Amino acid sequence: MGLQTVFRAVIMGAPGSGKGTVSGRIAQSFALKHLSSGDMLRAKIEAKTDLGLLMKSCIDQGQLVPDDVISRLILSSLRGLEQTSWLLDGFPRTVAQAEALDSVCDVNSVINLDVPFQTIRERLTSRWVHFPSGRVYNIDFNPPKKPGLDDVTGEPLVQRDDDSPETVSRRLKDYERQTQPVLEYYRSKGVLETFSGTETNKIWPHVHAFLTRKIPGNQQAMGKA
Ligand SMILES: Nc1nc2c(ncn2[C@@H]2O[C@H](COP(=O)(O)OP(=O)(O)O)[C@@H](O)[C@H]2O)c(=O)[nH]1
Ligand SMILES: Nc1ncnc2c1ncn2[C@@H]1O[C@H](COP(=O)(O)OP(=O)(O)O)[C@@H](O)[C@H]1O
Repeated sequence: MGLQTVFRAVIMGAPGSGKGTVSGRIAQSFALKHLSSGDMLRAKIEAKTDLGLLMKSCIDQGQLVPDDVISRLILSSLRGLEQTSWLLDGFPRTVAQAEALDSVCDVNSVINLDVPFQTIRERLTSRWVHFPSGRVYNIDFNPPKKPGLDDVTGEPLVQRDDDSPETVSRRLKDYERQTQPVLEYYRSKGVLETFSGTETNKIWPHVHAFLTRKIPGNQQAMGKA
């Protein structure tokens, strides 16, 4: 094995645990390309591709899209990134997906955000998003400068159809059943690192310190927590 120069990470956690928020901070502080499965799927829907429209009903109901569909989408977006350090957000969510990812590359670290479900329920009902960019706001935590409008473009923010309380309950159940086994999968490979808490601002410095240690020196920007 030669010297490791690229760093491949996965960020995991229940829906609403703060993956998108923490990924944004990681991408700002370190030279990693952020790839979000949810953002990729919503872009396909927005573009009204056949695949997107087929997926929309799954997503709106809070169901996972089929493993083969999402795996193909993600693996194809990783093609050409063999020399690039990346952070995958929202994939893999099932053991089958983790195996598909393993068939093309080794994951160096898995960051697991462990946040109580009650905290998550409260957060998701006040989540507002700017779909074109993937920017995420929260009425309590990081409100937009002008109510209802994206800070950068001034375009309107919307709530996701799948952030209704009933759909959130379903997504959390699916998470326990389908995604928690993926944590075991990575734990057994010795790459899982869990960060527990109820506030992103308290979790973030620990994630930052961890990545500062893990990422090969030449990949790291002069980021600060
Ligand atoms: N109240 C509160 N909201 C947070 C915190 N961290 C993230 N959020 C908000 O919670 C929601 C879910 O976070 P997000 O990063 O989208 O989670 P993901 O679904 O795991 O990608 C968003 O509206 C965030 O702005 C926090 O520490 N406190
Ligand atoms: N890896 C995946 N496997 C199956 N479905 C996925 C995957 N990633 C995203 N999805 C679909 O997209 C929806 C939104 O995903 P995402 O934006 O990551 O939301 P969150 O982390 O808030 O649940 C999921 O509820 C699911 O329907």
